[in-house]
Amino acid sequence: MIVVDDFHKQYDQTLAVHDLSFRVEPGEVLGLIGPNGAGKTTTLRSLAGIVNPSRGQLSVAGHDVSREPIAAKSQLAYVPDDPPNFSDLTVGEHLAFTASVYRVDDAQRKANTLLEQFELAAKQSTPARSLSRGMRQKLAICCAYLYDPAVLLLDEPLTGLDPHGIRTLKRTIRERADNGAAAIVSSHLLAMVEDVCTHVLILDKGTKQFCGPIEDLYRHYEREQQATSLEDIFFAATT
Ligand SMILES: Nc1ncnc2c1ncn2[C@@H]1O[C@H](COP(=O)(O)OP(=O)(O)OP(=O)(O)O)[C@@H](O)[C@H]1O
Repeated sequence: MIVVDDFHKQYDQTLAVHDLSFRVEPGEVLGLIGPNGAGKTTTLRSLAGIVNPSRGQLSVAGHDVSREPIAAKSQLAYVPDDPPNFSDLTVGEHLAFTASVYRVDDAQRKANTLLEQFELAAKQSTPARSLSRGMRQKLAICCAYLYDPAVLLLDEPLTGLDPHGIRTLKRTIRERADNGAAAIVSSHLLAMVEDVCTHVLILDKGTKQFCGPIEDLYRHYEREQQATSLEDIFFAATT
């Protein structure tokens, strides 16, 4: 489960996120949407323990990210929008390294299954520097999935993926949530949010505009603003 309580992040002169609280329960996929600069990546990076909050508590699978960073990080996978790979390590070595860090049982079988799913099996021995942008994205997702994290934090995960990769990613996010993971998916692709997410959080200028089940989002904005599509709701909710 993910809990964010009274989270603020100030970078020098910029208040990136203001007074943000929400929860994501196991089985839920939260779509994090908002204009450029709304504070989405800041929120994900803070949950991943990369950015220190200026105020508030963030916890992952029962572990406070600031006070118990190792316990929290062992339960989460964060895939940034431009995942850094180790350019000299091959695809297979990335998975072997991840498996050793997270002490994954039966790692070779799991890695092979993931590489098949994401059409990377033929690239086992290819160094990351020779992969395409989309292949590097797929590799980062395979590494994230390898240790079956309780919490998935995905920032613009469809970037660079081909239609097969997009379909596989959408299906596997839903499957992992059905198996008890809590996920946050940040994206500007509203159709993907509609396809995958059970809940939506709309941020605008660092402030929460809405957070709740997607059905409630539609009901609320249709009643209040006559907005019926997620695109119309996005424009009604953000300025
Ligand atoms: N390291 C940093 N130092 C200073 N300001 C930052 C830093 N990172 C982000 N910001 C600022 O914080 C605000 C929120 O940025 P953030 O990257 O979280 O937005 P975002 O919603 O992910 O945007 P996008 O959709 O463009 O990826 C922006 O005003 C940004 O300029």
